[in-house]
Amino acid sequence: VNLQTSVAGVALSSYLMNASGPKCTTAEELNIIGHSQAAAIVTKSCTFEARQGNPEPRYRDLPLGSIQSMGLPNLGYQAYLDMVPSLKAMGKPVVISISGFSIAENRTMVTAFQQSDADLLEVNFSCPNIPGKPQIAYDFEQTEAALSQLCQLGDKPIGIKLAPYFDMSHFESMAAIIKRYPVKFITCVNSIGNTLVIDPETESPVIKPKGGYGGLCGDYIKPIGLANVRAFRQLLGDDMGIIGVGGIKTGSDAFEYLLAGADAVQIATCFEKEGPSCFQRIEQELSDFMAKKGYQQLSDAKGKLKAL
Ligand SMILES: O=C(O)c1[nH]c(=O)[nH]c(=O)c1Cl
Repeated sequence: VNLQTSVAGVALSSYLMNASGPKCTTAEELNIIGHSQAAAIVTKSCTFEARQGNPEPRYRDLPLGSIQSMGLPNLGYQAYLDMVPSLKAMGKPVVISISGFSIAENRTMVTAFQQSDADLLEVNFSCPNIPGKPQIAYDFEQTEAALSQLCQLGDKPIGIKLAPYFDMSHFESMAAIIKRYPVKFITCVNSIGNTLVIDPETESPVIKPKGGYGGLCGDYIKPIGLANVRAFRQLLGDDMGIIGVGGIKTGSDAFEYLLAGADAVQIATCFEKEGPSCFQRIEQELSDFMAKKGYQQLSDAKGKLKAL
């Protein structure tokens, strides 16, 4: 089955890529992604200065996913700016994730990457793990203020990484804001923020930062990712790039996101646990799954979730 697709006019050789977050912080890690079957290279969200991140333990594997409060550990945006040529040399699109602590920082970083050879800029509005920093995506005024400053800084497509929403009115409010700015794609969803996993033996949380509150990832959040992709596809129409993420670890998971309307998908927790072979495996499973149903290309099923 032909799994070629595009997001905001950038052609992708297949439907799957890594998600910003796991195993995409260093040049070595990004090199592994570049040499895998992943259709693009997506970098760890970068900040103005390099960061160590939150105190450990800050990541814990769970039976159906993980909980983490990494705290944006990264090399600083200049390091990723310097890496772009070597990442591009691997022959696939480069997606830079940007997560500034202010509109001014985001403006500086977006402007810098607009002048680089990067292909897509994914501005992260939804990191839940910085103590004292609310998620931009849950503050509609802040979201609007940020978009008014970040979308016209160059001709490279700007996308936003959104937190999961859980209320129809929030989908509608966000869609109305997004429609007012030249946002070319959205990535749904980031982890479910501020969840709590308790170890009854130690009678304590399983991660240290923020008293144990962290982002929930993996199988647990697939129904939320699907709902967000579906809602924004219906509200924003077919021209908006939509990247689905959340709990994809098999070809049929990826197919579910296709039915919900995703143009492409990102893999985080499964990549963290399985490694780069997951891209080829899931891609093959998706192709086989679609072939069995008689589909020949992604558009045969995209957004075609049937009503019961
Ligand atoms: O703690 C993190 O680094 C982190 N963790 C997440 O679950 N989502 C994010 O966007 C980020 Cl930036």
